Amino acid sequence: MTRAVLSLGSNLGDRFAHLRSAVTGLGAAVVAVSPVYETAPWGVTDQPDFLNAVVVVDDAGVDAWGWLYRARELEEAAGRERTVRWGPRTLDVDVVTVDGVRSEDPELVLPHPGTPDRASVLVPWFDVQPEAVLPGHGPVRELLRSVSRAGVAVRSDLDLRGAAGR
Ligand SMILES: Nc1ncnc2c1ncn2[C@@H]1O[C@H](COP(=O)(O)OP(=O)(O)OP(=O)(O)O)[C@@H](O)[C@H]1O
Ligand SMILES: Nc1nc2c(c(=O)[nH]1)N=C(CO)CN2
Repeated sequence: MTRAVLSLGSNLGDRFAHLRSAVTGLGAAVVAVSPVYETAPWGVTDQPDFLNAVVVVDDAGVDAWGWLYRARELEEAAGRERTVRWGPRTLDVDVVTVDGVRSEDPELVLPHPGTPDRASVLVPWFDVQPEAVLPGHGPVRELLRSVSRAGVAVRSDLDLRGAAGR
């Protein structure tokens, strides 16, 4: 079994539909789906707000690279074009962790290097796995103490759980 934590983000088009399409596409691999958050953009700040969520998945037949390929397929299905780094996108699926796997290959860095600084990942991840540990960095609970939650607001009107395959 490999268990992965995936971060979903969208700030173009029907943002919620894009997140929902990712959860539906992950199908029976979905173990847990976080609440949806409206988040102010980091990186390139002159772009629309994002919707972000975190999904925990497991599948005995999918290794770390397999999760990256699944992520890319989901992005492509949502019509994502790779343009500006940290720029707007219909759907971004990042592989945050896969079990305790560490990788420094630029095509697949694990854990995802942005994670410790991103409230848009840590906040929803903590919601679904309050005891989670980011390999090499420590408990998510602790990491959350050093990031600002400004601009991160739960969207309780949006619920992705119904999109999961089980
Ligand atoms: N853990 C990972 N998850 C997803 N993509 C990764 C990961 N590690 C490396 N990459 C690589 O990052 C490249 C760029 O990805 P992407 O365009 O989504 O970056 P970004 O979303 O703008 O920035 P960031 O990765 O900091 O969120 C991809 O080609 C992908 O192979
Ligand atoms: N709040 C927020 N900001 C971002 C996000 C994201 O998912 N959420 N993704 C980006 C692309 O890498 C750039 N900036």
